[in-house]
Amino acid sequence: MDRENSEFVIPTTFIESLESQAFTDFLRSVNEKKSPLLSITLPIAGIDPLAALELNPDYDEKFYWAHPENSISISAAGMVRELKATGRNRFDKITDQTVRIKNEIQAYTAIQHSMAGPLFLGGYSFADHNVGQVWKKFGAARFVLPEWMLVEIGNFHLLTLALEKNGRAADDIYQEIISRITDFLNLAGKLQHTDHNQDIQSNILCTLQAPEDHKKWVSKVEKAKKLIREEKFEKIVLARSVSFESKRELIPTVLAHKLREKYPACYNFMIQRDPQTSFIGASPERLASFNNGTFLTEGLAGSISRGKSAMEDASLAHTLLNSSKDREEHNFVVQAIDDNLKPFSDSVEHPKKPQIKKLQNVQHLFTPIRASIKEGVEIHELVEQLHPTPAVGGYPRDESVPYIQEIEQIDRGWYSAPVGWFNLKGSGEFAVAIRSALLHHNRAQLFAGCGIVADSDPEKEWNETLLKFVPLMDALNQLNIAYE
Ligand SMILES: C=C(O[C@@H]1C=C(C(=O)O)C=C[C@H]1O)C(=O)O
Repeated sequence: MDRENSEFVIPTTFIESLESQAFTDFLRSVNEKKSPLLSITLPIAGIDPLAALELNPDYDEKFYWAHPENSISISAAGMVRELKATGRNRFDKITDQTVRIKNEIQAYTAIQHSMAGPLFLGGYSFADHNVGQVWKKFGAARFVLPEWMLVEIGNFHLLTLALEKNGRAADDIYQEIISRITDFLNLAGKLQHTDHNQDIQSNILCTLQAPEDHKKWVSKVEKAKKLIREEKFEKIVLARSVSFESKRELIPTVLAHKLREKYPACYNFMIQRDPQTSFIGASPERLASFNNGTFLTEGLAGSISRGKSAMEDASLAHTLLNSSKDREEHNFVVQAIDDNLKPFSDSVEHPKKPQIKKLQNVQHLFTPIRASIKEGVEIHELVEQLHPTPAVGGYPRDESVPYIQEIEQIDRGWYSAPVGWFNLKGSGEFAVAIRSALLHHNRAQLFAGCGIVADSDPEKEWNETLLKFVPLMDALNQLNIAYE
């Protein structure tokens, strides 16, 4: 995303923006236009978007998105409008609803910036329908236009408010805007009175994993390998889940804070549906970044542990780069992305050989991919083309993916699906929701999967899932250790 203007914004700019002729003219036009919604974007003095969420506890819907290394974070709360769809055409339905809602919003942005203006936050489920009892709350495609949203890009902070006109006079609307902005300005003051010894202990009790889970896993991998030998498909990604219980309700923002500290190179996300139900994760995998016709995605598949010394770490990376099994697993992903993007692109570019992406817990084979997209192609169309890539689905897609549910026997819900945001100018960013957990009351259900190819070893794949549980397990455990 662009990082324009960052140095030039001073905290008083928002007051100047409110007193500006442009804003006065905008307010005057409010009653002339039929659109029922207003969106106002102003630069605002800096506050950590995640802290702003914690300081605003009284919302059902909350959203957090942060990629610390890319210097972007977004928090949002409340719901003014919701875009929802289910079924095979869910991606097109979201595009259609976006076109419609565009005509309902009259937007004012005090500053020209690619992140100014309303954003829609949410994502898709892995499958076309979402059936599980808790997952159902998230739907098969769901994006929210929030009441307020804070975007932090470098040192630059934007506040976007969405409000209903409800046939009110400009004066009335102006009063509401001022009072809502004042609430935000007061947040920094509230921080000074925050209790530093907050009791956020979670007391994780146990995993609900049974010993026979390992046996079941081995037989699932063997089943997949048999299907590969029978040439039904060449690769399939199998996932498993473990659940943890805590003595108390889990606090998603506390987990999000732990994750972003440890995984600054990841997309840290939190989608809270109601105070008892959230989906959270720290994903290393970009599915889509789309801005001005440039589309960025990546192949990320093939995994190995981190070394305890520099030498061991480098040696493991070397082993991974030279493993024909992992290179095969990885190439399926790059090949599929290439094939699926080509019809929509003027060019698709990527290095011929994979590189290594190192995370705290694991290292992966990684190929960055850049495409120049043809005029008129929508971001959801591209997400639909890519999802699921063989990094979380299988290869060939149509032959392998139908077997996933049958073999796995778990409800993936939004795990390994696209989560992120998009705006009304055609830009957006989506991660693949891996290294993630569904939080419901005092229970966390963690997910992890790995690609199975002809010569996969079930034991090694089991250990790989253990590595992939680490981010969420650590975040849950740290709560325990830090406050016990
Ligand atoms: C499926 C997951 O990860 C994916 C599978 C990988 C693999 O099989 O090596 C590596 C990265 C991810 O694309 C997961 O973390 O749950």
